[in-house]
Amino acid sequence: MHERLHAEEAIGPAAVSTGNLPPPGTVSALVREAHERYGAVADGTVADYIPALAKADPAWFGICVAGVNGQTFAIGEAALPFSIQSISKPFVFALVCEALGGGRARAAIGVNATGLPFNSVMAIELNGERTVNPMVNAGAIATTSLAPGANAEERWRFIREGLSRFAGRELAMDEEVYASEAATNQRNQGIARLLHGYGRMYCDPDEATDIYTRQCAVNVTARDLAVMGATLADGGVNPVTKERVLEPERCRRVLAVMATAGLYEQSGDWLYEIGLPGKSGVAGGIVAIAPGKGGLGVFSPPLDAAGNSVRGQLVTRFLSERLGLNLFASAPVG
Ligand SMILES: NC(=O)CC[C@H](N)C(=O)O
Repeated sequence: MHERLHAEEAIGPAAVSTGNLPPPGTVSALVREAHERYGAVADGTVADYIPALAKADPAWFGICVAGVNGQTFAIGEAALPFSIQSISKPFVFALVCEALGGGRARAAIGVNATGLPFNSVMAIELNGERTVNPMVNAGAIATTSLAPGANAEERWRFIREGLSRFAGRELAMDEEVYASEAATNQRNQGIARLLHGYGRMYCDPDEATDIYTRQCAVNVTARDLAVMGATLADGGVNPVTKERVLEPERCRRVLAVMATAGLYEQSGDWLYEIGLPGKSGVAGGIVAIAPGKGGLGVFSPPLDAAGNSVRGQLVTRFLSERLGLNLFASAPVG
């Protein structure tokens, strides 16, 4: 984890966790304060293993909080599109659980931490379950291979339309990012074929990798991420469109998997610092969910060594603390 997060920097009084977000004036002041406070942090590097991502401006910085009442609070580049990357993983897992039933999805994929980087091949070899969990590439490609549909086109439509329901607007793929990753993702192709060999791939492995690459190239904004997160916070109802996207009992399972493995080998550090289910993506997005309260989306491309947005983590920790979101921060009884 980034050393700034290790240094238990004072970030002001921690709010006591209550049933709601604080009043709108407080939330917007804290979102502004977070943007000012961390805007100058220059640590981290923009991902370049997907060549198209290297074009990102390290200065881009957007934050959005969305409450379960549908109110949003945004600042900076919160409307700038970027590819969702791994943040698609929990949402696609949610859609597949909804289509197949959570029990089947769990049995087919697994829900334990690997403790290893997101693209680890060792994790497949070391664990009897092979796929281990849907937040790392192996489990995520297997999850995508479970998407219902008679062919690749139908499976892709299922995923794109499902992600769009979480965001509450029609999402589209970034063709350049897709082409760039498709030309350079031999490692993911290898992972899918390895899983195929272990009987943990549920459609053609190359097809699954291609659809997974498409889902990672779907463009979102920090605001979209906040609304997608708020949908999970709201028991599966999109608080803006009011559409039920997911059943509540699946929602809590998806949040549990995010808490376990959403930040890969740094998921323990994240939970220790921030106390919320979250998910990162290599384009610089981070989503965090405060169940019953709302979702938080941050966009800032420079990443730490594990591939997690540096400013994204700092902002989430600050807002979790000051908005009283940490799930483990209960007030004393009596
Ligand atoms: N951590 C990520 O966001 C990785 C997603 C990326 N599409 C990959 O498979 O490498």
